[in-house]
Amino acid sequence: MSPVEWNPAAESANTAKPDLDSREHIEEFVRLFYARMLKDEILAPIFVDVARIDLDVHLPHIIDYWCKLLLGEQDYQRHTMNIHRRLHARRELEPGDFARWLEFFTTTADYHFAGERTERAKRVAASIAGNMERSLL
Ligand code: HEM
Repeated sequence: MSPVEWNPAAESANTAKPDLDSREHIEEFVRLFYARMLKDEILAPIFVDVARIDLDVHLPHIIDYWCKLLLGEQDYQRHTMNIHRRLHARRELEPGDFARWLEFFTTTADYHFAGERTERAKRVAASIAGNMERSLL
């Protein structure tokens, strides 16, 4: 089949993408997002060598953070900006790092999820990344 022909299977697969509308879907998204970032030659060392994150501790924080922003849950009560300020003092974060972080966030979201909350997640991520970059750099 040529790529320009209508492909009902692909179309229905597309509409079957879940939205980021539950903790379960947000958890899946965060795992996919981190799997992508931790394979990246620029971003992975920031998490692994500089911050030395323990995924079993870090990922639940990230999941709680996005459940707060997208679902209004209140489990996340930490100061994200101070955490990145301390990180920036150890390994200067650059404009290219923010662009890369946001690209992985957006492409992971678009590839696996769709809907109103997914759109909101991308808008919120872009806005916070922009604020963080302006405030740190
Ligand atoms: C250049 C882009 C970014 C890089 C390289 C980066 C990297 C990191 C690293 C290494 C940590 C772990 C720090 C530590 O535990 O000491 C962290 C934590 C975190 N980041 Fe980022 N980050 C970036 C942008 C963002 C943005 C834009 C957001 C939000 C939209 C975000 C949300 C978070 C959250 C919620 C935590 C968890 C903090 C906690 O432990 O409670 N990050 N980030």
